[in-house]
Amino acid sequence: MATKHLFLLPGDGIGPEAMAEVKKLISAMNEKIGSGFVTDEGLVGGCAYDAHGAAISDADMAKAMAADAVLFGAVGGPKWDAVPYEVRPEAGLLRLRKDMELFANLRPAICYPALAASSSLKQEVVEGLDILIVRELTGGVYFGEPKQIIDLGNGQKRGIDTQVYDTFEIERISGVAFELARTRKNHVTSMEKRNVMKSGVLWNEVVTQTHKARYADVKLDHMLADAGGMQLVRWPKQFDVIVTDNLFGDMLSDIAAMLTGSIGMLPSASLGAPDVKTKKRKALYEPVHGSAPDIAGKGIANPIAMIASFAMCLRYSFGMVAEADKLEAAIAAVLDDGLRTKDILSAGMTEVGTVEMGDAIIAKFLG
Ligand SMILES: NC(=O)c1ccc[n+]([C@@H]2O[C@H](COP(=O)([O-])OP(=O)(O)OC[C@H]3O[C@@H](n4cnc5c(N)ncnc54)[C@H](O)[C@@H]3O)[C@@H](O)[C@H]2O)c1
Ligand SMILES: CC(C)[C@H](C(=O)O)[C@@H](O)C(=O)O
Ligand SMILES: [Mg+2]
Repeated sequence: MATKHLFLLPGDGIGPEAMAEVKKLISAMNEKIGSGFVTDEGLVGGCAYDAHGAAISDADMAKAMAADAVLFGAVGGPKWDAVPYEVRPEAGLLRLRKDMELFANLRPAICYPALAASSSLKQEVVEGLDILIVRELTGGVYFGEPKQIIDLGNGQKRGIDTQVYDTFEIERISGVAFELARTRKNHVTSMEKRNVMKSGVLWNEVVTQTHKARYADVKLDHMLADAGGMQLVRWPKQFDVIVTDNLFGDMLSDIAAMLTGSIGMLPSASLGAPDVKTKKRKALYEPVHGSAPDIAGKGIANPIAMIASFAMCLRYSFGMVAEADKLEAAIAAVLDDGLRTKDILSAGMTEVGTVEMGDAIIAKFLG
């Protein structure tokens, strides 16, 4: 099998704990089924700041750009609360997304049957849930200029962030959403706030035009993003694919995470455009959760979001669809066996730590 270059960025807090389980899985796949993964590892976030004074070094950025895929853990934590804004841990992740042009962030929210009773919502609301949030990841208020704090000179300051979207950005992200919908239930819901934002008016217009021109076979609905948040907890099964901007996507995916039982369950893939010649996409895979400083170092973090992010990597970067399916099935099987990390624990189930959960999934996957 051809060599597959993975660049690992475990990051801070529970990032390295969750990544350790994926590293074991990668070694096992190389050993048992000759998967041909070659890994290299770098620093991102607070640990990179401690080592280099930057949230990611230029050398590690170059490695990320050259890899077939990047696996990312999590960044941030109270230790770095006071570092300058430009080099805060989160800046490393934002640089990776922007410089690698990872404009399409796929955040699936699936409620595994075994967890239907452990969501904070009623079982009938989440049972069988399978939705996909497609979040625009390189534009909007995250990157728009100006972005600054101005001293007004009268004892007041003004904080400014700018929401900006150009036609091509909305066209390409809605294209991704429509294409993916065709492989699912053929239904896209676009969320913006056209009632208060000019960028929302343009978003709505461009999604509508893209639909009419290229994807008229897909069912398209529009929803105001605040109402979308409400509908996600009222009756999430009305959705198939949700396409939305960077900030709304960030918030709506955290809401969706709780439908699955825990934020420790939600994986994601951040993809660039296919290269014209090689057709290969730059890609980074990361759990939706953060560095969870409150539980870091305790060995209790749920590694499933990280492991499921690796399953997305197998599927989208290496076309290893059978292996991805098998890994997702292994996660479901371990949950069916009653194994639970603390965040998804319910009565009668067996509590396990990060390492035991990882081991059990790997054993099922290889078994
Ligand atoms: N992609 C990323 O690296 C990323 C994403 C979100 C937040 N962050 C950063 O992480 C830091 C903490 O942010 P936060 O507390 O708002 O969000 P968080 O996701 O780190 O934690 C929120 C809550 O969920 C729990 N949790 C998260 N992941 C879990 C897991 N795998 N297993 C069990 N419980 C889990 C945490 O213990 C915490 O109670 C901040 O610095 C933030 O900027 C980073
Ligand atoms: C850590 C932060 C920059 C990031 C974001 O806001 O995009 C995170 O919340 C996420 O959801 O990936
Ligand atoms: Mg977030």
